[in-house]
Amino acid sequence: IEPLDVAAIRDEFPILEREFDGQQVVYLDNAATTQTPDAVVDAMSDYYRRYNSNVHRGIHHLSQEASIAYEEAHDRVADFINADGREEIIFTKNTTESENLIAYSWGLNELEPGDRVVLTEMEHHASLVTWQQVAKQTGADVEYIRVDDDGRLDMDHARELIDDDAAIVSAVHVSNTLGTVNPVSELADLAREHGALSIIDGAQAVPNRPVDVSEIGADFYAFSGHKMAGPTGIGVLYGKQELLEEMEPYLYGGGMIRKVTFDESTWGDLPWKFEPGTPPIAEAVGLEAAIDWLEEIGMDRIQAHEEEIARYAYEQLAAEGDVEIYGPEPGPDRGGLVSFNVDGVHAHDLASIMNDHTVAVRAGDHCTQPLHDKLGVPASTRASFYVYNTREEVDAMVEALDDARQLFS
Ligand SMILES: Cc1ncc(COP(=O)(O)O)c(CNc2co[nH]c2=O)c1O
Repeated sequence: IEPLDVAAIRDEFPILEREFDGQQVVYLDNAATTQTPDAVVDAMSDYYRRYNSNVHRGIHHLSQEASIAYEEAHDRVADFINADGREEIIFTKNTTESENLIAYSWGLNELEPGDRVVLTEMEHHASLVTWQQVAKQTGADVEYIRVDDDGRLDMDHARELIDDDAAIVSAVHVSNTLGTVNPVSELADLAREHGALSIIDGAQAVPNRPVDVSEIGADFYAFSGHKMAGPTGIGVLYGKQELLEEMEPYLYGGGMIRKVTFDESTWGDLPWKFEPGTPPIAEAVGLEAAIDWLEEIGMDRIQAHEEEIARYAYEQLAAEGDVEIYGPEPGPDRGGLVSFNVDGVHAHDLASIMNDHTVAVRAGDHCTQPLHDKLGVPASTRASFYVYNTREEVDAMVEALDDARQLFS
């Protein structure tokens, strides 16, 4: 696979030129959010400057242009993840809202006492807390597929939990804490075999590798624009059309209706049934521009670059001798991030020292508190990579470790 021209890519991100205390920023917090290339910013500015209007096909040129752009952004997303069409693509605010849409529209209506909600121990709070609360409200039980010491899912345990009592299987595609790449097709197959719904949280996968939802076969797949070089304020819920047709909306208003009388209302076609009110129009334009930008580079090349940088970071950190790294060894089972702790140094102190060196990493629980409890640590430091990161930036991170040791350990 042809390596990325990282220098040329970096030229499209002015933010990467920023300096603090005379040091150029080293941005290694991409699992929290990625930076936004000029092409995306320009596309959104162009929208606001030239064809800003409300959608749903108002009777004037600007509304027609905005409506077409908004609707066709759904087509572009469907094409990007190989969904059947725009009817299977719902724009939400983010991955969290996508998970909540399924919970409110399907979970609260369909789950019954005794049903089993199968999650994994590495779930992000966006799915873990959501399904935990839905289970409480419906009397369903939550069970968690165990994570092994090497950060992989215990698939024997998965096969044990996903039986005919399982109603839902919700799993993260790539863990935003461990970097683990989960066997989502296998999980979707297991769910289907036992009549359970499958939901995949793809927030750390769609930006970073080729994703084909038809090949994965899950019923739902969720991700966010801001983690894939796109804008904040827009997320995607992919759902199989036959399921979405059956589901009742849980947010009501204009744009999602077909007919309204004083006595009752009927709902519009997919995906509009789940998109009430004025939608994130500029964000949809930005998301489409981000997809164009990513595909211009190539998702397989992006995956290869991230895996190479993550491998390098893993090896440099492991060589330090006092660093505990969480998750699988570098390779096909690890995405483009490394979470770790340095003996005797709290993650927050480490991140603070990193910041003194203008290295931006994330310290905390990464919205996976139960997983950190299981790991036996209150927090971890996470370096997460994207298309514009380099080995030299990993070196800058590793060099900052000595300051932290001298100060804190
Ligand atoms: C795997 C995963 N699932 C869900 C979410 C939620 O996405 P949102 O709804 O767009 O916020 C995130 C965001 N992860 C992180 C956001 O900040 N630090 C993170 O690790 C994530 O990494």
